[in-house]
Amino acid sequence: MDIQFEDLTYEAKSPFWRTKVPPKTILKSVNGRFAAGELSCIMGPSGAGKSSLLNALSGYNYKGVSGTLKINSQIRDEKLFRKLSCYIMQEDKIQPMLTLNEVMMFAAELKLSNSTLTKEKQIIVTEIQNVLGLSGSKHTRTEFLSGGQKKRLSIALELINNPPIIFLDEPTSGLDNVSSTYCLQLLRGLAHQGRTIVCTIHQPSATMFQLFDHVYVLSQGYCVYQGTTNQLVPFLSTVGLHCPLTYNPADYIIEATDGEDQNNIAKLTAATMNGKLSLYNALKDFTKCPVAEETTNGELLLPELNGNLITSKLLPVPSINYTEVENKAVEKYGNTWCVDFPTSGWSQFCTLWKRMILQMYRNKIGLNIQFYHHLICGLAVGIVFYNKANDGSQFFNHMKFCMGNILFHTFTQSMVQVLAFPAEVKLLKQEYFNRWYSLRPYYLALQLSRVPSIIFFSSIYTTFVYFMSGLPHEPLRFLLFSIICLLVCFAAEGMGLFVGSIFNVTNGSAVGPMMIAPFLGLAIYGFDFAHQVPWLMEIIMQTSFLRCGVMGLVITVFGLNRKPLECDTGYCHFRDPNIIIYYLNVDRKHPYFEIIKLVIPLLLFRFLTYYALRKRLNG
Ligand SMILES: Nc1ncnc2c1ncn2[C@@H]1O[C@H](COP(=O)(O)OP(=O)(O)OP(=O)(O)O)[C@@H](O)[C@H]1O
Repeated sequence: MDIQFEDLTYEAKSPFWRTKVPPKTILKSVNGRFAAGELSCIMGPSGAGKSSLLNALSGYNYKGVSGTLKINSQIRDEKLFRKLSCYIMQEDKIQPMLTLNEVMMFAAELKLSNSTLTKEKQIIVTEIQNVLGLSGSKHTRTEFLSGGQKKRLSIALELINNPPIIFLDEPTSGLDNVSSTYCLQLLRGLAHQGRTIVCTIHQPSATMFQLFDHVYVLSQGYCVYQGTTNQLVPFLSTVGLHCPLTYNPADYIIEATDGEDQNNIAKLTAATMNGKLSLYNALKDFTKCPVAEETTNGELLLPELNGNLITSKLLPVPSINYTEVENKAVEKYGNTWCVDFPTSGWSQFCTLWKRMILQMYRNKIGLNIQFYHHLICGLAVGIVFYNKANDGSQFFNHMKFCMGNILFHTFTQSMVQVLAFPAEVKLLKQEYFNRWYSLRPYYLALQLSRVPSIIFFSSIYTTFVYFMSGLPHEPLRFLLFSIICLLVCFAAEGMGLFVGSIFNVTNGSAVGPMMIAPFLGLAIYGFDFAHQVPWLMEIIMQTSFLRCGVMGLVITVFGLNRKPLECDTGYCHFRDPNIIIYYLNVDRKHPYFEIIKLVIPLLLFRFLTYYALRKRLNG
């Protein structure tokens, strides 16, 4: 499939709060074509607009992009194009806590249709591992893979559904020369099977440069060269730029267009008509490729890596007629859900849920930290309030006890998500963009996968504090106490997810506690003048899930026909639990009512998180 673009302009607008900063034009009416069966490279000086061009071509960024994008000379349908292409980002975003083979099998579950048997999926995965030289590390956890292996794994994951178009942003960044060359040789081999592969590279070495079939050079948002590598030097000579024989042509053109002198850029842009002209050899002669060749028995011969010559059967080449696919898809499905994803929403949910549970189970350090955190805090709070629950002279301690429990759950659950979720969002962004799954199954799996651990850890804490504080051994009271704490956990988790879905870790760790502060203020407001609180304030106070939690605990601890407390000091004003209940103006309330009120923020934060994620993923 050939990719063409005409008059492509990208204008980056400043955020709305920086109105005085004018929009910046990064791509300036560039034109070009990347052909099927070729490894194409977008190169140029730093800041030339390479990533911006790749983002625009892949559809990763469409805001501020104008111009015409075509596939096989037809205006492209963005939804269909995304189904046929994949984008491998510069930073290797790979699921942690899983082995290489597991990551690939989960990807296969998501990317291959339900009708493909697991055995067949494993065969495909093994084949790709062989082709990419990854079979030796199939049981290695992804965190322990080398940079080059991670890069190859990123490519391997996208090859599972065999897309005909692959975009890669800086595939060699962070790799040494040998690994970079190997990676490009691999891409070249894959491209020569019929795929369209386009990558950006800042400044390739002479060896790497020769591996490209087609280069597209950008400078200051203009196209200064487009064509084959061996046509570059003769082309430069035509505009009076003579590359010395011993010089790497890639270095030469970058240096010639990197300075303040606009003359060279203007000359070259005019000579290429800003990308409208392309310098191609009449015949593409791939047989001269010294590195990744196809043998007569259909094997792909890759160069030696660490002394091992890797041979493998060729991956099947996708032969797709764009118009046919488009017509068939619309005819068959008529809606976007099926066109976009090879598996059903239910099977996406099951696979994602299994993957999340396995990752959670494998994260032993994380689980241990949470376990000991809940255990130690439960014991500590239990010791501080040891047997105080029955003491009628300890009113303030009773209040601190209820407040402390709610605060513990709020901070624990919200901050974990504020700190952990941004990294997950990055992974989600890559997988979602490459059409592995839709947001709904992911979101449902995300929510449900965390439920067992939250219930388990919260129960450890509440069991210790409840029984150590000396509260009555009544099943209903204990159950309500646990449920209220649990609902606060889920509401706080929702809040943490909401913050984590919008902000990065640095900003989120400031915003998280800032969001808790008003809820906390409303939670402790008016304890000593509960009957004089104005009605408007009473309504506002109900918006704090922390207050609902505290009041829920107060009613659970002192309500439900609690017997009078003990009093060793002769006179205890709050000996009768009904007086506490009346004093705090909750005598007409029931724990069930507070439970219902807690469900509202729990659902609201989840809805807001879903909406924030959708906004973020869809640009
Ligand atoms: N959203 C944006 N707002 C303002 N300027 C932007 C925005 N995106 C990119 N730019 C600017 O556009 C120019 C091109 O950016 P781009 O990332 O495409 O360059 P590049 O060629 O990939 O550079 P490098 O090789 O250093 O990664 C840079 O000067 C960059 O600062």
